[in-house]
Parts: sequence; structure tokens; C-alpha cells
Amino acid sequence: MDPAFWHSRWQEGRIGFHQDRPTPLLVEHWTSLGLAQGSRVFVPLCGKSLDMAWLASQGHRVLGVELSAMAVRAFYDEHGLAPSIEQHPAGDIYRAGDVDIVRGDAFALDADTLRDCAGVFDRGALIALPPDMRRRYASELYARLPAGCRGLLVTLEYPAHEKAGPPFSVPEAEVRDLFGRDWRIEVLVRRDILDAQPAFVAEGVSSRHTVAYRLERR
Ligand SMILES: C[S@@+](CC[C@H](N)C(=O)[O-])C[C@H]1O[C@@H](n2cnc3c(N)ncnc32)[C@H](O)[C@@H]1O
Repeated sequence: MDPAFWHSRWQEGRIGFHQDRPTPLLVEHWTSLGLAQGSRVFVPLCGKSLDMAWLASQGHRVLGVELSAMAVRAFYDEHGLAPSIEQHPAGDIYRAGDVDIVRGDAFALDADTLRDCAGVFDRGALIALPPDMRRRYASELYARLPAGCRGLLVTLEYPAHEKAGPPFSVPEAEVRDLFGRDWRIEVLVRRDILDAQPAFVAEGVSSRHTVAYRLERR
């Protein structure tokens, strides 16, 4: 899961994680977070996700971070936007409309950059990382988000011995272990998605759920 792994996924077009519509759980549950119009939302490991455009359409300012320049450029191209590009301590920052994306390593983002993020949306981010990186991700990156920040975290759960990640299975106990000290955690929904994912069934996976959590930074 080092940068070379993700760069080659983008270069070779192996981006099965990309969805051609906003994440349904985002659309269903985002308003329950009660974030104000105009507030800034952090989208870690954002790819070229349509979730960023959807959040902007809801009146948010969006801050994404993504390793792959190819993904960042594709996001703006596909929305007919011509971003400005400036230097940022963590990499280049692309800006257009209400969506800013830092092209760089999420772990290099400092607290100052994340200070005004009132919200965070995490889909395909925590679960894209292997266990040791998930611990760093929670204890370093999420730790830089400000008190009161509210988030929607989407995870996957499946018998981990039945398939190698990514995406990794991240059970509720691990979410509570990673985030429970600094974040209030509430399960919003746990949904059985095995029937909707024939590729997983073909690989021998016997159960698969997606879980949406509401997070609130203490
Ligand atoms: C599984 S994809 C999910 C992308 C997006 N969240 C979505 O739902 O389509 C994970 C993304 O994280 C990016 N990534 C991986 N490690 C990263 C890091 N340390 N910093 C920034 N981006 C990273 C990859 O290039 C890839 O685009």
C-alpha cells in the first residue's frame, strides 16, 4: 500500500473502487451531521470521487487529499473545471469552484491546513489502508482535525481470512479502538451488501456488510 502501489493502480486504470455516483450512504446520512452551509469538509484519500462534487452541491467547501496527480486532474477535467495550482507544504494544492485538493501524502497534512474542517467524509480511505497504517491514520491524521469536527465514516466488514485487501475489513471493535478515545462514535446503519457484490461472492466471500458511523471529535 505504498505510493507506488496506488500510482500504478491509477496508471493502469485499476480503479474499481471509483463509483459513477455519490456514495448512497453519504446522500442518505450526511444531513444528520447537521453541518452548516459553507463549512469545510475534509475528504481524505479522495481519488476523483463524485462525493466531493456532491458535498460542494450541498453548500460545503471541500478539501481533498490524494497521492495521484492523475486522479486529481481527472476530477477537475470531468467536472469541466480548470484549477489553479499552488505550492503547499504537503504537495501542490489544486483549487477550482468549492473543491480544493492537495496532491500529496495525507500523512504530511498539518493541523493548520485542517484547522477549519468542520466535517470529514471517509469512504474508501480507512479501509484502503493495512492495519499498521490505519493506526497511524487515526492517531496522526484524524488527530489533527479540530474539536467539534463531525464525520461520516463508511467501512466494510467481511471475514478477513476469506479475501486479501484492499479494501480491508475493519470491524466495529477496531473502529472503536482506533477512534474511541478522541471521537464519539455512533453506528448509523449496518447494511448487508453481499448480493450487490457478485465479484466478492465469486472470490468466496461469505458475508459482506457496509457500516456508516457518525463521528464527533471530543
Ligand atoms: C480505495 S481508493 C478510494 C478513493 C475515493 N475515496 C473513492 O471513494 O473513490 C484510495 C485512494 O487513496 C489514495 N491514497 C492512498 N494512500 C494515500 C496517501 N497516503 N495520501 C493520499 N492519498 C492516498 C490512492 O491513490 C487512492 O486514490
